[in-house]
Amino acid sequence: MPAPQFHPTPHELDDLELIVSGALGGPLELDLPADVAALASEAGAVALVDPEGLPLAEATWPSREVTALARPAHGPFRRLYLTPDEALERHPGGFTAVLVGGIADRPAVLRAALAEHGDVVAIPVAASDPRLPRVLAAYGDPAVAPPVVLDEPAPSERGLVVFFTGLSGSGKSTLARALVDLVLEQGERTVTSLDGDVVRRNLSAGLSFSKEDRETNIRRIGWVAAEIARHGGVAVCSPIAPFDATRQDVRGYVADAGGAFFLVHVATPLEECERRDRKGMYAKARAGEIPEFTGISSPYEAPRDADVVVDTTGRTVEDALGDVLAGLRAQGLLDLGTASTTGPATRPLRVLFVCTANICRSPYMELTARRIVPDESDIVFSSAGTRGFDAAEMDVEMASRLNGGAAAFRSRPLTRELLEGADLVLTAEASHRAFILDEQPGLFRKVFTLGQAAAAIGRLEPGLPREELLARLSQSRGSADPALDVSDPYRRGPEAASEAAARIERLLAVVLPALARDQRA
Ligand SMILES: Nc1ncnc2c1ncn2[C@@H]1O[C@H](COP(=O)(O)OS(=O)(=O)O)[C@@H](OP(=O)(O)O)[C@H]1O
Ligand SMILES: Nc1ncnc2c1ncn2[C@@H]1O[C@H](COP(=O)(O)OP(=O)(O)O)[C@@H](O)[C@H]1O
Repeated sequence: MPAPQFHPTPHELDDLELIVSGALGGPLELDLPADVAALASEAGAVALVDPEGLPLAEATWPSREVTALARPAHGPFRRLYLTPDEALERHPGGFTAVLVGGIADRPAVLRAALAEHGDVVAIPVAASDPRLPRVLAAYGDPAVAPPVVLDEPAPSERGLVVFFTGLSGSGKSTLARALVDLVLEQGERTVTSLDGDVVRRNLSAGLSFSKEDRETNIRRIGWVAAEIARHGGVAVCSPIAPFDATRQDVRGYVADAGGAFFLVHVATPLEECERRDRKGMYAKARAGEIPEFTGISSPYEAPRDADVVVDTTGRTVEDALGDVLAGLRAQGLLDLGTASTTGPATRPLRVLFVCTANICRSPYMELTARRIVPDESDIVFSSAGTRGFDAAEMDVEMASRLNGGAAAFRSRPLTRELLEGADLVLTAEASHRAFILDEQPGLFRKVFTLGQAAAAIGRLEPGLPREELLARLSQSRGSADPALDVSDPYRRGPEAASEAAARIERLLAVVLPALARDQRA
């Protein structure tokens, strides 16, 4: 029964080296996975091999007494790793010990030490290790080099893995490709795409969609991504990656390589992915023609550790990508500048208010709305009247209920161009809406009475992104209830004016926060 092979962790390898060199006594602290431990018990020993597979030692099992087979031969500055005997023999006049245990970038620390001291010996023990006095005693209590504080790499030099996970058709590849394009356009980082589909055609060719093969697939992607991060590159991965444990493994690989891991859950619901069904695969999966299809007959474990969660339903690619870019920027990992805010998706929303003469209600709406959302890069407001005069002043009664702005206001008649240039048209009465739709029935998706819009928005869950809110609003259209109208206060005295003003303010208080971008959840 041959001893099973085991690859110790870097820390276990350090301990092994200290024991073999005589700096520490045995036994070796070693954790074996249950299956290897069982084999080791049967064989009475375990073979400890280096990362390349070279057997370094054999440890009796379970007593963990070590017999050396070979000394570690590779690694930068290997020549500085001396046993106590070698160190005393080579440096009879004394030497400087550099404690490299627990140090991620050993070459950098040793390079710095060599620049300071000529006679360096590397000892694989951590400065914080309680066994340190014993180890140093074995080396004859040498001078110990003070710890070197290495500069953190600038964020722009630190490797980065952006990992998109989500159902098939959720939008992973589309968002990943858009992100890669932005990085290429900026030209400051190298970037590598590891798309689920593409990887399965090369790196993972031949793998199935069983749980095991999916795990293998994701670990391969993670391994390559971590190597890219090790060299300061950006890797953008977009497999389904349905299992939490495998995603955690990838996070670990990237951390070990000194990179940052940024997880994006593309949380588009199954219904929407299935509705898109770009490749007809959901239909086949439902028909039982594709076994183990994620979301249908194979599980998807939603991450709880995502840095960004983005549902692409009803949103443009630019807009959804904006969430990812904002997250990357907020964590200081990647700043792609304003690239995302210059696209057409983020131009301001144009809202047009309409009443009859454009002197009472719609100007009141326009000027009040501007007070509630003053940011013109967010929403631009205007107004017009179905029978509006050109350049009349605002009604005095209504104007007196505003805090300024009315003096400069001039009325204008509603035109086809004004309607077409608006993203959303909000009218005072159902009759105004009917007037517009009689002329231009094609505009039914964006013309509502203010009361109708407020009622519809009140029925939606709060915090919807603007695009989705508008999409849902256009679906909830129907005839506008005249009971929700803001009736005309013109020449009906101060009470009617106050009532109209109050009603407009109440309705705008429902509609505008839901439309404003910075109100988004
Ligand atoms: N059984 C089954 N389940 C899920 N997906 C399937 C399956 N069979 C084929 N496909 C197609 O393969 C793409 C997903 O591959 P991934 O490598 O990303 O999947 S995984 O991460 O290994 O789970 C995925 O492509 P995308 O739509 O680009 O995600 C599917 O179209
Ligand atoms: N905001 C959005 N972001 C990403 N994709 C979107 C968005 N809106 C619609 N889509 C569409 O959804 C589909 C997503 O497909 P794909 O990116 O290949 O998904 P996956 O890689 O997750 O399988 C594409 O047809 C894409 O055009």
